[in-house]
Amino acid sequence: MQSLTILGGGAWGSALANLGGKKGDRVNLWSRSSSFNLESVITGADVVVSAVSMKGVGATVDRLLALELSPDTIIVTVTKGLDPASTRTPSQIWQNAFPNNSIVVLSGPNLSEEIQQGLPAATVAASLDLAAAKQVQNIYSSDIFRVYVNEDPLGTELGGTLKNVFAIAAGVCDGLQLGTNAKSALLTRALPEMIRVGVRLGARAETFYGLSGLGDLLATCNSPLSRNYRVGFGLAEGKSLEQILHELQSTAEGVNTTNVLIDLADRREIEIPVSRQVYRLLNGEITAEQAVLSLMERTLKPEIL
Ligand SMILES: NC(=O)c1ccc[n+]([C@@H]2O[C@H](COP(=O)([O-])OP(=O)(O)OC[C@H]3O[C@@H](n4cnc5c(N)ncnc54)[C@H](OP(=O)(O)O)[C@@H]3O)[C@@H](O)[C@H]2O)c1
Ligand SMILES: O=P(O)(O)OC[C@H](O)CO
Repeated sequence: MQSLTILGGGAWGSALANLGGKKGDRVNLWSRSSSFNLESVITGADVVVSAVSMKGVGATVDRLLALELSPDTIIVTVTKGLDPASTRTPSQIWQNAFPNNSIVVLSGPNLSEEIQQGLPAATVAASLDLAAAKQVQNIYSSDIFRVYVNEDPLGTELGGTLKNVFAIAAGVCDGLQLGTNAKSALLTRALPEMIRVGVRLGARAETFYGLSGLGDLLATCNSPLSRNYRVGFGLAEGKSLEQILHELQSTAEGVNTTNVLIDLADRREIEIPVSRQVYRLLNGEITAEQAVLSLMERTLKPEIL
């Protein structure tokens, strides 16, 4: 029996706590409002899963740094976001803070509401330490959750993070009722945009064709269960971003990710035309219709994949 501690009792943390308990492992779910203290559930944990949203990663890292976390504890991060100050990914932040611990990224097409209903899903446990990834694979694999492993944590993490920008665009596409052809074009062009960014940041291109890239792109861009999709849909309906986020009452990481991505792409001169229109829309510079028109009127070019 293994001891598993989940940090963050939001939608995904709660689902991961349920999934983690399927094999009889000891599972502790901790959040800021927990009555028990963090130290009691960190001590002796084989695996600690960080399921907080991007804005909580820094504070959670600091909390753990103040405690004695064993170097044998595997840290799993499931956050799909980018840090606005440093543009780093959550796994990079965790690895920097805990250089002696194995860091595993768990990411894939995993809409928490479907998983909470017991519907089947698959995901990827990725780490530079393959043994640690396999340990997480064994803990989480069940008859409703199939876990693959790979050794590209950055690519795995960036797939799940960047697809949120395109989920906003997909919500716009559906909200404006642009049709199946437009949606297909959007998703197909999104993938090379994700790969272009990922490869420049050091990820492997092929990772983006897997569950954590294309898989999560398809799931999130086609489901009203996705909060990022709902942001785009609401914008197409003419709602303000403030109103949409208020109604959502939950995390839509794509909003922050888009802003950080533009900052990063500007500094590194990476071409990200779809993301740029999402940025302009989120920041009130253009309407949803103008965003679509801008993409259609771009300079004609070969289809570069
Ligand atoms: N929901 C999904 O389907 C899903 C699937 C895969 C990955 N993810 C990713 O998982 C992450 C969490 O998503 P979620 O759906 O669970 O979001 P959520 O329901 O909105 O919950 C957010 C979580 O982050 C915690 N948090 C926020 N600010 C914090 C801070 N300053 N310090 C400590 N904790 C803080 C919250 O703690 P409190 O409860 O104490 O406020 C809560 O546990 C996101 O990056 C998301 O992209 C989500
Ligand atoms: O609700 P979203 O848009 O944060 O998407 C949830 C997951 O990332 C889907 O894999």
